[in-house]
Amino acid sequence: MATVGAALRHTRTAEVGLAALGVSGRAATRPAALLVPGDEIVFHTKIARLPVDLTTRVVRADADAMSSVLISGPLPELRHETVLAEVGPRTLLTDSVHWTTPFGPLGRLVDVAVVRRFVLDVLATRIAAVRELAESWATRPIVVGTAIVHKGRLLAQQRSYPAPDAGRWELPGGRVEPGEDESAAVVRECQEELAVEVRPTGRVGTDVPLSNGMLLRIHAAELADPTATPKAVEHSEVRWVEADELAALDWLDADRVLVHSLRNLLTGT
Ligand SMILES: Nc1nc2c([nH]c(=O)n2[C@H]2C[C@H](O)[C@@H](COP(=O)(O)OP(=O)(O)OP(=O)(O)O)O2)c(=O)[nH]1
Repeated sequence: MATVGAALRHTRTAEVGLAALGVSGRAATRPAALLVPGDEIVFHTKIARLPVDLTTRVVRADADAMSSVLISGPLPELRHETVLAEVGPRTLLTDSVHWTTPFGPLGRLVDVAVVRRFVLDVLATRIAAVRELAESWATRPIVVGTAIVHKGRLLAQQRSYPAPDAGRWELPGGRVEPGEDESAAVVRECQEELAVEVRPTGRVGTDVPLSNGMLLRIHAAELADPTATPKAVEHSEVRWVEADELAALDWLDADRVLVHSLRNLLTGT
């Protein structure tokens, strides 16, 4: 589900997935990246030969839901929410689109006759793009990152190497070894990097595809001994960070798109 969630957030889903229907979309923020709340996407299309331009803003991008709202366009209102659920080994994706026509009763007829069909086609094309991306990522090696929460703060660690990443912040973790359970990898990496024992408590945010061909997946954890003090064994520094300080840290690029999820973890929202 976290991999499907990542595919849903990828700008390619908006850009390439819809091109087949004559809809061109462009994320106004960063190309080829995972969207975060606040990002805007500009769409250009034609409905019944009339050009339609609209801009939406992402308001949620979590492991179990993604949603966006209209901020400019020819409609008074447009909201789109996608909810994900695990159903056995599969991920069920449910889209809801709500819009208000600007043309009164006549507009509602056009909605039923034309727009509804168009929206269903757009959703089907988008789901196919999400499936293709998610399937291409599903076999990647996993890097676990650990969101250790203690007294309402998150532990971040500062890298000392390689040179381009030195001084930037990340979560404790590393590659899952062949045959190793992800939770076991979380416990092992925290022991190696921080010399403390942690207890995994769940998952955080969507996966993040890394430029090195791996997939970053975040697990939440707590200190097994609440009085233990994590040490920077391999890093320059470890720091307990408050929710309000998260955005100001110079995170690795992959972690930056998870900051809103880490913040939600700390604030319990
Ligand atoms: N541990 C960790 N790795 C991350 C994060 N974000 C991120 O892009 N990465 C990348 C950096 C590395 O390319 C890879 C982690 O693999 P790793 O920890 O086994 O490897 P490393 O580069 O530190 O090298 P090494 O320990 O093998 O010397 O994932 C993060 O928050 N935590």
